[in-house]
Amino acid sequence: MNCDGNTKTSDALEATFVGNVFKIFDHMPIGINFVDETGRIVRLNKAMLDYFGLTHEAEGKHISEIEPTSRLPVVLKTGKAETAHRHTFANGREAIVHRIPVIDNGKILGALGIILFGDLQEVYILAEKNKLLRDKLADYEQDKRIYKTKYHLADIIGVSPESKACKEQAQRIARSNSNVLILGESGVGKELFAHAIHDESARRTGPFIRVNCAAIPETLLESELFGYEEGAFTGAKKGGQPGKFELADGGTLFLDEVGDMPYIMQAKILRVLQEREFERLGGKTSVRINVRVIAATNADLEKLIESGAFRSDLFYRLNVLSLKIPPLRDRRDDIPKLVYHFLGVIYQENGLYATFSPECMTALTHYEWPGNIRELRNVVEKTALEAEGRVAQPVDIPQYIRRSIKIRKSRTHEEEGLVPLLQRIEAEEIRRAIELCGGNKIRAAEYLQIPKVRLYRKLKKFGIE
Ligand SMILES: Nc1ncnc2c1ncn2[C@@H]1O[C@H](COP(=O)(O)OP(=O)(O)OP(=O)(O)O)[C@@H](O)[C@H]1O
Repeated sequence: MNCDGNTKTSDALEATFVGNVFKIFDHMPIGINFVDETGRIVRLNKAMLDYFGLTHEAEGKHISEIEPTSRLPVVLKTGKAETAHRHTFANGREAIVHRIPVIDNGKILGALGIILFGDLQEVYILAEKNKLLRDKLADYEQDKRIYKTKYHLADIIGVSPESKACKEQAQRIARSNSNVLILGESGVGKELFAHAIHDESARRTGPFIRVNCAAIPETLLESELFGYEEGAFTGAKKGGQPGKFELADGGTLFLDEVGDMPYIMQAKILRVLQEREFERLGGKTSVRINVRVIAATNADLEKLIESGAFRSDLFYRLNVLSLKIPPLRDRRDDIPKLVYHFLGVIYQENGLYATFSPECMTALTHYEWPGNIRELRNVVEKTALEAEGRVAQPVDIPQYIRRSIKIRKSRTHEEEGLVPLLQRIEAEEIRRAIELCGGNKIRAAEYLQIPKVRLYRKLKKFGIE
């Protein structure tokens, strides 16, 4: 009796539980159909009734009576779930469905039919939306990579008073919003400073767009800078294209090699700097922008103005703030620090490890560096390669540099006589080699490519200490 009574209670509880689950089914936005182990429909939720235009009267009937294409009878036999299958119903509608057997203790109790997407079109739309989002994200990531600064002020190596002054000046410039002109020889680090100024400024979260005015053909420069509308010229992209000024909106436009800007384009740039607006090529409406311009050049703009190649009004517009970066030969204290920095970079990039002897470093500080820091990096790399894991010596430095370190007063044999002239040159070379090698005679002999004993003999002969 007790036992029977308990069973009844638990059956009643189960029925309540199942009833509640069915109620939950009714609130779900996907069609759900539950059949028992014989294929008889136990429950159709509201979404399923709506999908097929049925009423609860269909419950109790065999699934194949209601939907002849149903594979639930198959799933009841195999006990294997079929998930995310494409299915065409008798009414011609295509859907993505799940067919899930309900198994307890190895016994098949029934099966669930679930319509995941009632219309295949929905899936295509969703996939398309997903693709659009992914493309947008990829574009955004790429833009972020392209349009952000690569260098920060801390990346600029410089311990000399001249370099420190430049960095302080760059920080002051960054606090203002005016246009900037950066001057200096080729390879002194003008672009590095342009990045750093943007990065230190209030515009740092905006784009940093670089245009190399010397690298873009004159015919393309206008569309590159100002963009164009669809149909502006043959080959113009559908929908048009924004120019660099538009891309830099809210940020900084870096006009590198501005001295090479064609004269006709200078007037157009001047107008944008004055009006803060322009029209795209083939466009009729004005585009308003908020851009800070940083320009840089290694040309002597004042000379270009004199010769009529550069507009003075543009020069004054750009030169509101200016930064002059001294050549490397005027800040030789930076050389050892830069050499160590580049040795580190070269090791990271190529796994090439090298150290430089003090003599080698001294030799490098004696050179004039017409190509400045770009040339220095190149020479450090060549020297490190030449030394091949040894401590690099002056002899490993490229020959063109070793040669040009010579400072020799040129006199002729007519003035001096051939033998004294040759002896003087020889003595000067030996002195220079010893100086370059920090007084180390063995290294100086190696540098001069003569045996050690021969060097000692010559030192005695010329009275060199
Ligand atoms: N102070 C520095 N610290 C570290 N690297 C530097 C420094 N200055 C310049 N460089 C490096 O030297 C190279 C040349 O620098 P950058 O391109 O900024 O010079 P530039 O003056 O703009 O040259 P150009 O006039 O030819 O355009 C770059 O590889 C840059 O990273």
